[in-house]
Amino acid sequence: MSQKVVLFDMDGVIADSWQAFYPVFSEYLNKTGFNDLVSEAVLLEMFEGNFYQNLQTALHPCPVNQTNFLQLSLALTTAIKSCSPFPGIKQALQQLNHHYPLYLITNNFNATASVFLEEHRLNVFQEVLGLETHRDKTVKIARIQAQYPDHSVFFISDTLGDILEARQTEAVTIAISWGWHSRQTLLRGSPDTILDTPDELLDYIIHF
Ligand SMILES: O=C(O)COP(=O)(O)O
Repeated sequence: MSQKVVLFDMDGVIADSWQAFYPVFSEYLNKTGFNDLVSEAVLLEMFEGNFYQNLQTALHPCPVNQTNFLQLSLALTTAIKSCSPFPGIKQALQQLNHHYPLYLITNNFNATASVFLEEHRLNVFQEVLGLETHRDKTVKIARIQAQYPDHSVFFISDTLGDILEARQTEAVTIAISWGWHSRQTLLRGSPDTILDTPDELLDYIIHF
């Protein structure tokens, strides 16, 4: 078995969290006076590129309000408690964890990710690289790649923006179809593969 390291996105891949993310984010936008951005389609479109860059552009010229941002982090951390892992993903993570180092690379806050992982006893990641680490997943993937120069690096996500950022690295980019973006949207990023179930994901990585 060749050496591999596997990097997971959280929201939409592990956590079934859109139903928590959307109302919390809508409230944040309402509070900041950007009610016109409150739409599932608009928010999902922001994930077609770098979410935070797109958000900043949409909010321009208003800078992101730090107090509201802190409230956002607290609200997301509370909301994630009502979210479950997608069926089969916990078992796939546990299997992969027997063979490879796993990392969580998320646009969510570290605290939100930690609460979700603890709540579901997902003690499988070497490290969580959240929003506080960097707002660009290219940088976070490259950082792990540098730590494992002889390994094949796999990155798994459900959004086009993530796939495009991962394509700027050496990582094998795996899109999964059970998350926030449709298969059609994900294919625009030319991922190395697109998979439909956690079992397929397990199989793909083990036999790569
Ligand atoms: O899929 C996404 O881009 C959002 O997921 P993340 O918050 O875990 O990064």
